[in-house]
Amino acid sequence: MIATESLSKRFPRVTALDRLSVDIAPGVTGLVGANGAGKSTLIKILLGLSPATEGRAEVLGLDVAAEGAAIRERVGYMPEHDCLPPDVSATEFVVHMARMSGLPLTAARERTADTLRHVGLYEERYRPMGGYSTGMKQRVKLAQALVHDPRLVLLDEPTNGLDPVGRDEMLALIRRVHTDFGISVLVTSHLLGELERTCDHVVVIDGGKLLRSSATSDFTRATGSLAVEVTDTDAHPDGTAALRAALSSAGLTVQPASGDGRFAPGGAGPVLLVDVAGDGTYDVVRDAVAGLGLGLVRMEPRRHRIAEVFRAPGTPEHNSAQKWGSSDAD
Ligand SMILES: Nc1ncnc2c1ncn2[C@@H]1O[C@H](COP(=O)(O)OP(=O)(O)OP(=O)(O)O)[C@@H](O)[C@H]1O
Repeated sequence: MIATESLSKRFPRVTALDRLSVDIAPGVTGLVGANGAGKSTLIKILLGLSPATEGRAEVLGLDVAAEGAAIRERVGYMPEHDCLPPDVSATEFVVHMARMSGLPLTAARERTADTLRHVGLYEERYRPMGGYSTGMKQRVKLAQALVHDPRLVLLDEPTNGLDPVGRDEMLALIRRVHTDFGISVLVTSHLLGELERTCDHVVVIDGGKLLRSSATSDFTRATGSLAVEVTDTDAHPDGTAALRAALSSAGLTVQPASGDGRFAPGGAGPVLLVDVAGDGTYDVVRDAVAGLGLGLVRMEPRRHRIAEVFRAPGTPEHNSAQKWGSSDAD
């Protein structure tokens, strides 16, 4: 879908992209990097809107330097910043964008209605956009990127400004763009963790350089421990502590973890991490839970989180992860 070769972009005071070579296959790909890493610059070059200083890039087999217009016919773009005219309605705006992409009026109206419904805008689509919430504006920006039925969409920070619920809804919507319509997606974020449920592949850049490009499953491989969560009972008001004691006396190694299954050395969260010593470990846990009369909420192989890969001290990933901030790591 996208291939760059030693792509550089230098501004007078800063190198925004530094010899970036990366191949991006069809599917949903996350482009992750701290603020200023070069994500928006890369998107503008891929759309043929900004020339590279050096190197080359292709989108859908088209050269960005020579075939920008053809790329923009086939690719949808959702810009990062608020760019919607406040006085027009979502319907008027998206019809206009569809017409600009070359659709006849009737087709533009039909596609607009379908696309706005798909992104979850209904009656409010007839109201001026100046009164929309951030979430509604992000949906309109997504709709205008999809309305001409592109093969690929480039989404620049689509979750910016959204609360956690709005963020999850937007990420689910992005996933559906691919599963429902077969459109490939390149989505940027400065939050490492948020893309792991949405993307098949993650490309991480830092200071304009490629840090890592891997399948999401490579980042989130199984860890060799089980995450176990149980309910409390009258007999065992702290069911987790009771189970921990029982598993330790059965010879298993148990660590406390925080609620989302991540290891938290100092914490005594509701999730226990049990080292898997073999298939028998599952039986020991099951028998211990049953023996104590607790309810088993979950018992599942624990997987790495993307952010953890970047927290391992001494790795280049760790050094760059310092810029990501703690909200993302949680
Ligand atoms: N037109 C420009 N002139 C000068 N410097 C620029 C220009 N555009 C971007 N830069 C610089 O290039 C670097 C990369 O910017 P870019 O916008 O691509 O980053 P980003 O990863 O998208 O981050 P953000 O999400 O904060 O925009 C930054 O240091 C930025 O200040």
